[in-house]
Amino acid sequence: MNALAATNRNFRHAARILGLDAKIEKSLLIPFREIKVECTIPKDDGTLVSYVGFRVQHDNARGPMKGGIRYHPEVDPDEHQTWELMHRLWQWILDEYSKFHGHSPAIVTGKPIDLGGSLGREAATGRGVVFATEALRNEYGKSIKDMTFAIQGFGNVGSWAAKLIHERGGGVLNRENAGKVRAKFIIEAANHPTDPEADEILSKKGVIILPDIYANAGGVTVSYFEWVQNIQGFMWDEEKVNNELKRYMTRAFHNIKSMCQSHNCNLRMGAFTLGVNRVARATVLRGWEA
Ligand SMILES: NC(=O)C1=CN([C@@H]2O[C@H](COP(=O)(O)OP(=O)(O)OC[C@H]3O[C@@H](n4cnc5c(N)ncnc54)[C@H](OP(=O)(O)O)[C@@H]3O)[C@@H](O)[C@H]2O)C=CC1
Ligand SMILES: O=C(O)CCC(=O)C(=O)O
Repeated sequence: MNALAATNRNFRHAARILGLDAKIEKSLLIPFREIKVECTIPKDDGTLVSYVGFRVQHDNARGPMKGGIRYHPEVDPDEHQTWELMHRLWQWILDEYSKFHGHSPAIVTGKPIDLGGSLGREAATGRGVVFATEALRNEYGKSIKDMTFAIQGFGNVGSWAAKLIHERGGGVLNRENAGKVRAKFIIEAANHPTDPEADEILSKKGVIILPDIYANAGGVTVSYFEWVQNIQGFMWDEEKVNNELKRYMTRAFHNIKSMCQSHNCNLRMGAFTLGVNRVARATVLRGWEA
């Protein structure tokens, strides 16, 4: 099942749990705006190359929309060149927007520190995963140092999570001992790592899954902090960024748990019902329901 179909299925399940009005359900399911752009660029050899881009703006009932930028893997598979490209892209977005609106660093996040980026953003998603894991483990009366972790994927998120888990005394499995894994908990640090069918099988086995929309939200949360700092024109030190991140992740965990208790549902549905309910309430208050 593709990611959109799986997300829509989870959304509909959450809407049923909440008893959401059919009109609101329909209005929240369909994105507010989808834009397709085509950009034709002359190459050094004089030939033209054409790129197609998409921008989906889903809902702004609760505030401005934001999201990650994705590239097709074939655009530029070389890591170093990708990093260079990202720097130029941030600069370009910033410059183009600022031409019309004056200097506006808040318009794009994940910027290099020298261009108004936030301290702590690079590690934020992995750090958020660790804070989320700590919140979950506190529920079960254990600490990270009592546990062993298998981490799948060792890029930005996985490597930071591994480093921070190691610092807290947790064991990280490697290829020699990974075969022993009998996981009781799965922390979804990547986007959409568990298919709904797999979700059901794991739930029946009693495996507790901390869902992606919560567990990997540390990155977008610190991107939000970057936006806040840019608007304030004031830079926070890294300790403040990390402390605020911990506060947000821990509070969100308790909000999810309280939805789980009210609706007798698992953590994924707790997270979905929490988010859907907030957006639905804002939609009704704004008088935007279809
Ligand atoms: N970076 C961020 O701030 C955020 C990231 N995310 C999500 O987290 C995930 C990881 O992102 P990020 O760390 O930035 O990405 P990176 O590109 O830095 O790292 C991805 C890692 O995953 C590995 N990988 C790729 N495919 C597989 C697979 N099938 N099985 C196991 N490992 C695999 C890659 O290995 P190799 O290099 O060998 O290909 C690489 O080590 C993505 O789903 C992303 O959308 C979510 C929120 C924020
Ligand atoms: O930093 C952001 O705003 C988005 C990060 C994110 O969630 C992602 O890239 O998947």
